[in-house]
Amino acid sequence: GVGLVTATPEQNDVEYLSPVDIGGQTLNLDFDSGSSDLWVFSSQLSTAATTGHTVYDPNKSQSFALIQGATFSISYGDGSGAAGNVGTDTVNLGGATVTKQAVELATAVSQSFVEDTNNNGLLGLAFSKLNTVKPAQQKTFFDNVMPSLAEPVFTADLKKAAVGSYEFGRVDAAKFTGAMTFVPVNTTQGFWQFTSEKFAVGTGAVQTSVAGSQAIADTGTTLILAEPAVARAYYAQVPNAVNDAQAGGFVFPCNSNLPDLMLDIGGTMAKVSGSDINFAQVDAQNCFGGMQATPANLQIYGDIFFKSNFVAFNGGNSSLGFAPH
Ligand SMILES: CN(C)c1ccc(C(=O)NN)cc1
Repeated sequence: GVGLVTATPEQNDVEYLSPVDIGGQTLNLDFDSGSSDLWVFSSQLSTAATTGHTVYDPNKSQSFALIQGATFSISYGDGSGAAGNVGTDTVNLGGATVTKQAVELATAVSQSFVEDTNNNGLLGLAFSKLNTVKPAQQKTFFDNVMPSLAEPVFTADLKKAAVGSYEFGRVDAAKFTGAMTFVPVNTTQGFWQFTSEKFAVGTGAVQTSVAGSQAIADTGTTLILAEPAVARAYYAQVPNAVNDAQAGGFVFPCNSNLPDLMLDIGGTMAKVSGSDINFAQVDAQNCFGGMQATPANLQIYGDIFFKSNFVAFNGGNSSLGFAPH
């Protein structure tokens, strides 16, 4: 259908990349429901920064127009970031097209982006109020394309070590099982944010971590970053699991039989498969948990959550739908 693109995982499902046509040039971008800038590796970057990357060259696009004096500068939760100038061009993903989409051209990127050679930039899908362009804030691709869509939605169908998809304009019932639950989203901070205060470990009792605790649905974050109480209670059920500062969080024997994790999304429990919480090997015996404790007071449900749950983002009524897949 119109607006359907593949989502291909990198090694260890660290991030998912999708092909986007910008002014006739195809770049693989990281679709990020946790931020609101569409920025690309550009021909203005140093050779050191662009080696191994596909870059967007505005001079090779007939439809590019500079926005005089506009700049962007973005930093992410993991300390990475990018900055540069801004123009508009035609952006087409899987047939869904915006003719004058703000495209932010990086003139500087942090080392983690330089090293991530499969990544040619990010396509932000959070709310436009988080966009960093100055002096005039710009709209996200989703905001711009929404009026032309059959339904004001996009969906994320991310898979463990397999190609999934993002789709704009419809919720494909063939992509999930059972009923889809929709919950209202609190857009105050500009995220796809909802209350998530309850959890259960395996078939254990449902308990409250922190009354009123909030979480965001963030396709641009690899792991689930949950309340410390959730992480502690979960790994207490995993023999020989330890919180290893050197590894950067909870690790456990790779052959552990991991329990499922139940998290509430606006009051309805969603399941994260225990097998998805075995994220990556860190040494001969041990593996790193796909769910870790967040230091902040906002939980981040990243790609590990999406591997068990098909998610629909409804920009028409600011709601989030989820269902097992
Ligand atoms: C370094 N890279 C590829 C990143 C990509 C996305 C993010 C992020 O926090 N998105 N919500 C951080 C870093």
